[in-house]
Parts: sequence; structure tokens; C-alpha cells
Amino acid sequence: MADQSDEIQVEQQTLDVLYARLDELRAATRARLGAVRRGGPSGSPQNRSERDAFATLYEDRAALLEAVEDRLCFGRLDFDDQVTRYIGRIGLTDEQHTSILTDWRAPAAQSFYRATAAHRDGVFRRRHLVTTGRQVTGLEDEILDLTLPGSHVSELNLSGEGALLAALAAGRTGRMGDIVATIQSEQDAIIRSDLQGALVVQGGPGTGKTAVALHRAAYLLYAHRRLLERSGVLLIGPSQSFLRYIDQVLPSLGETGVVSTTISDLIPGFSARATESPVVAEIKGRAVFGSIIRRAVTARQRVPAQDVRLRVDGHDIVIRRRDIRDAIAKARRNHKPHNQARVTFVREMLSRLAQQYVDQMSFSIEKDERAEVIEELRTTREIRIALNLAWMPLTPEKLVADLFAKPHRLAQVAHELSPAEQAALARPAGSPWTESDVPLLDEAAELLGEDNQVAKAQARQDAEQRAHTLDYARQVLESSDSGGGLVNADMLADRFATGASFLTTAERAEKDRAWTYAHLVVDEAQELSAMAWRALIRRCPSRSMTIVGDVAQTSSPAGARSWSAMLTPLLRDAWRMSELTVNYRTPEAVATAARTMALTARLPVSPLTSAREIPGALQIHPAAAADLRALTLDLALRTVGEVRSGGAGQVAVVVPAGQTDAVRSGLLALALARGEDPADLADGVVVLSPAQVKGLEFDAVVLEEPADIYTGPGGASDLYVAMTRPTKYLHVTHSRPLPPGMSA
Ligand SMILES: Nc1ncnc2c1ncn2[C@@H]1O[C@H](COP(=O)(O)OP(=O)(O)OP(=O)(O)O)[C@@H](O)[C@H]1O
Repeated sequence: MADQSDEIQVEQQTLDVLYARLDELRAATRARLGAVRRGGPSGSPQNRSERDAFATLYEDRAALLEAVEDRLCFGRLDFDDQVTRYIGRIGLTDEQHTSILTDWRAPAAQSFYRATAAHRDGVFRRRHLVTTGRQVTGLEDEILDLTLPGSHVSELNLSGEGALLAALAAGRTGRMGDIVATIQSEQDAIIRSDLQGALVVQGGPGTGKTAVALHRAAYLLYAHRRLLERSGVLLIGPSQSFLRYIDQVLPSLGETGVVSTTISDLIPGFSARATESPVVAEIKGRAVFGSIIRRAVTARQRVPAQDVRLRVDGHDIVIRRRDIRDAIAKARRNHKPHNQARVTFVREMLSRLAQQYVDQMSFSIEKDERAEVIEELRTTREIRIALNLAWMPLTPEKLVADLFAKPHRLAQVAHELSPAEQAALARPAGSPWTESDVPLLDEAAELLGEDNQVAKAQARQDAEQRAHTLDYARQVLESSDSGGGLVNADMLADRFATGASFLTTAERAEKDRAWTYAHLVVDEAQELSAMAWRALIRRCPSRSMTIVGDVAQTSSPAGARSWSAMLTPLLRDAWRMSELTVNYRTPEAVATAARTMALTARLPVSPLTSAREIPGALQIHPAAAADLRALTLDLALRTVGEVRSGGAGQVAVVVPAGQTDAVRSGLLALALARGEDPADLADGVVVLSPAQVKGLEFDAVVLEEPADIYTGPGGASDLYVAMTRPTKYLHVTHSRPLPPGMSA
């Protein structure tokens, strides 16, 4: 022990040097930022914009230096050739530019995660530093050179087993933390895998897929910073609550520029919140909807049943079917989206109609007079109506809403769907949007292009905004008495505008539906439909993607049961797969029970080894139907008390979606009856449906009546997800027989 305390002292000295350097850099960055800010708002627009750029740079740097306070340095490598290297959250150099801390993502840090006794890479000792604040509180050494005393090989091949098991045993806070100090070798291989192509990471529950996906994003941003910062990285998660659960991980790794969203929120300024039956969601998720939407667009470019005859200004004009057919063909030939191609169609039709008009005149006319004729025809109401009927300007919302509100429109373009399937999709116009509508709207937006009516409205709005800004600039000039011709209202308005447009890549990308990203990270990817994949792939033309998920946990009927069946039609052979095999979350007994149930239900479960065993982790409590709820509520309250006795801790009660409200009020009533503080209850326990717990984890889960979940819409997959959420205890309460394969 004396040995270890000496070593701790040595490491404390190193840590003191590293934190002192961190403090120095923080102070220097703050000083530079202060100097830039003191520069004030004067100077030419260019100076001002340079200053803004520097200020943003220093602000980012200051935020990064603040974010790495906790566990700044967590490891040390000792090499055969006497070299020692410290590994931490960021790289640091001293004043002579000598490296004193290696960024965990640098190639020089790789051995910290990968070196094994069999492949040492010249490392004879790997040391994990356990720190609390700025104090070293413990050490864990792994001697990789088996000829040295103290060497030891972990059964599961885990590195830094002590540090890892301590991290896994810690109480959950409701927010995911980073795993940078204890990344395991199979995870590291995925994190550092090539940027090119799509990488699918398949793994059972708790194998660290989410953690790995986020650390990979941080790694790629480090290794390919220029490319990735210019075009951005997009992260897709299954729900807003999941995004909240993970939202501290990337900032703690010093990365803040990743855009994260869900399929429901994929289109900027649009949010789909309504729910619909799984049957309907499955139909709308089919890849064939790509063709259906395409046909729905071309169906809106149509030749009318009859010629239309009218008189304009004493001239006979015939809107002929033949002319419309030719103009449609001409407009389609330029392969522009519907709303843009419409311009060609209208121009061609007006030119043909103008020719009819001119042919009836007894004299020839000049070019500008012909333009007047065209304008007159363009503004004639009947002509406008006839041209719109032939080629209507459309928004994606209108196109998709019509498809489901007007059965004849769907029937016209969706011959792949049976009459029953078409009938299932019917809904009234004005119905609220659902998640599976979003990929259809996105597909439609792509094919329709900007509606120039919308663009015109935007231009009008911009002009109004400009007038408003000018007005404001004039007032500023008047009140600041800075006349004398040095600056005019227009120039000042420009300066205000420059300030407003000073956006980061992530901010610009987030606002732009058509933005294309350099890399895409998709979590819980098994849930995505073929249509959702089309929408995502469109956003990442390079196909550089990290796709993580588990096809045994798929509950969406439109999701993937096999990666190859889902991805090969979309990506051909431009995807590769890696598997994660160690379960870091669920105790062995719980994992085994979940797995046996899943195998009995023939789910495509991945092989899995559990890193932890906790005695009494799985407890099954039978009850009479009349007593079941009371038992569930009592267990939930008792378990919250137990898991929070040591500080942090979270319990989830999982019940089918329709019962969450009843359980929530039951818990509250019971807590009040027992004189407990409702605020404590709200902190420590959540009541969620199987769909809502996907991707999350808790110290303990109380699962009521598994047979209800098993026979519910998500079936055995939902039950598999629910059973695999706890890090410590799973309590199952039931009055009906347990589902096949499920037992203690
Ligand atoms: N190397 C590691 N060191 C410490 N903790 C780890 C490590 N790998 C995974 N974990 C922890 O294990 C838990 C499960 O990880 P994660 O949520 O990423 O798993 P998952 O595979 O995405 O699970 P699911 O399929 O159930 O969503 C998390 O608490 C994570 O922090």
C-alpha cells in the first residue's frame, strides 16, 4: 500500500502541472477574448466581422478549456524504451511546445485502448488514474509484459477492469456520461474506423453502441476536422427525450458543433407530433413510396380533357390540349423540380397563346409590344386557372395531404398498394402530421423544389425586414448624432444584418432542409423505415455514416429486422458491419433472462457476454390481478429509496403506453399517503412505455405484467428492450403467466 501512495503522490505532481497549464491557457484565452471585446463596435464592416470571427474563436476555445476540467488526465502509458505518455481529454503542450498530455483521439493514444499482453505495441504498463476533482485518489495498473511481476490477464479481456466496473456501478443521473477513460478495445476499433462508407454497428442491449457512436463522432471531428467542420455532422436519435439523455456527452468531449435531431423534426421549422397505427406507419415506411410520391407529382402535370376557348381583348384564344402536352414535355425535359419547371411550362404556353393573339392582328408588332401581350394573357383569370390546372404550384404539405384526403389521387398513383392498404391510409384534410409523414414530405419537397410563390413571399418579408432595419438605423443615427456623412442608414443597416448572419456551420445547417452533411450518425437505427433512410441518405451524399442499432430491439413495424435487407437496396455494397459483444449495462442474470425470452420468440439476438454480476438482480413477484398495481407501486417506491440511499439513482416503471398516466397518479397518491416528498419522487422515478425507454437506462426497472407488453404492438422486441434497461435490478410483477422463455 505504501507503494501505491508513493505512486499517487508522483501522479499528483504530474496532475498539478497539467491543471496549472490548463489554468494558464484559460487565463490567456480570457485575456484575448477581453481584448477583442474591448475593441467595441467601431471600425469598418470588415474589421467588425474579423473581430466577430476572433471573438467566436476565443469563446469556443474558452468553452472547450472549461469543459475538460473533470478527468482532464485519466491514463498513462509506459513504454519499453523509457518513454512515458499521459492520456487525457485534450492535448496540452508546455511553453516549449513539448507535449505533456496526449489527446485520447491522437494516434499516439491508441495503445491506451488497444494494447494487450499479446499485442503490446511496446507498452509494458498501462495505468488508469482515478481522480476526484483535481486530486488523484487511486491508481490501477495493468502490466502487459507478462515477464514482469504483477501481470494479469482479464477473463473478459477488459482493460482497466477496476475503473470500468466502478464506472458501471455508479448511480445513474438520468444523463449519459462519456466513457473516454474506459473505452474497450473492440469499441476503440469502431471509434477509429475509417471515415469512408457506412459503418453499421450491431450489438445487443448495453454493449455501448450509443456511447461508441458519440465517441466516434468526436474522434472523426478530431481526425478530419477541416472536412467535417465545413459541412457538419448530423446525429439522428429516436426521440427528443433520448437526445436530452445524451446531450452532455459531446460537449464533455469538447465538441459542440454536431446538429442533433429526430426524424419527426428533420425538416427545419416543422414538427410532426401526432401518432398513428403501426399498420399505417408500416405502409408509409415502404420504399415504394418513393415512386408513389414521384407519380403524385407528375400526376399534377396533366393535359385537360378539353380545349378551353376564351376571348381576350377581342381576340379568340384556344388553350389547346396539344399545346399543353407539348409545353409539359418541354418543361419536363429540363429535369428541374416541379415548381421550377413550371416556369418553363408557363413561359412556353404564354408564348404559344401570344402567337394566336398576334396572328389575329392586322399589323406586325415590336418585341416589347409582344411582351405586353404576354403580360395581358398572363394576368387573364381564365388563362391563369387553366394553366394552374395543368401545372399547379404545390407545397409538399398540399401534395401529401391531398394524397391521403382524396382516395382517387392515391388510387391513381399507388397501384402497388392493395385497396385495403389504400383505405387504411385515408384521413381527412388538415389531419396533424405524424413521424412517418416526414420522409414523404421530404421526398415531395425534393421533387417539388422551392415553390416560387413561397420564395416571393420570403422576398417580400425580407424587403419588409430591410425597411424595418433601415428605419431603425435612421433612428440610431438621429439619436446618436453621428451625422456628417461618415455613415449612412444603409451602411448601418448592413452592419446590423452582418451581425445577424454570423452563424456557425451547425446553425446554418440546422435551418436548411437541403443541407448536405459530411457525416451522419444514426442511433437506434433499427427503427428507421426505408423512406426515412432515403431522407437521411439524401442529406449525406458521401454515404459516410455511423449507423448503430440492434435488429432484435426493433419495435417499429417499418423498421429493420435485418441490416442487409434494409441497407443493401439503398447503399448497395457501400456498407460494412462491426459487432459489439460485451454487455456493460445489465447484470448477468437479467441479461440471460431477457436473452432466453428473446431467443424463444425467435428475435435475431446478437451473442452477448455480461461484464457484471449482481446477486439478486432479477426478482419476479407474482400477485393476484386485484393486487398487482398496489404491488408495482409499492415496489417502485421502495426501490427508489434503495437506489438513492447512496446518492444518485433512477428508477423506471415500465407499463404499456395506455397505463403510464394511471401509474404516475398512483405513485403520487401513495407517496403523499406515506408522507414522502413528491419532489423526491419526481427526481428519482419515471413512468414510461416500452417505446419511451428505448436507448435509456436506469439503476432499477419495475416491469408490470410483461405478458401485456409481449402481446402489445411492439411484441417480444418491446419486452426485450424493457427488460434490458436496468444497471442493477429488474423487478417483474405479474398476475398473468410470464411470456414463453421468461423466468427467474
Ligand atoms: N467502455 C465503457 N466504459 C464505461 N462504461 C461503458 C463502456 N461502454 C459502455 N458503457 C456504459 O454502458 C451503458 C450502455 O451503453 P449504451 O447505452 O451506449 O449501450 P447501447 O448498446 O446503446 O444500448 P441499447 O441497445 O440498449 O440502447 C452506458 O451506461 C455506457 O456508459
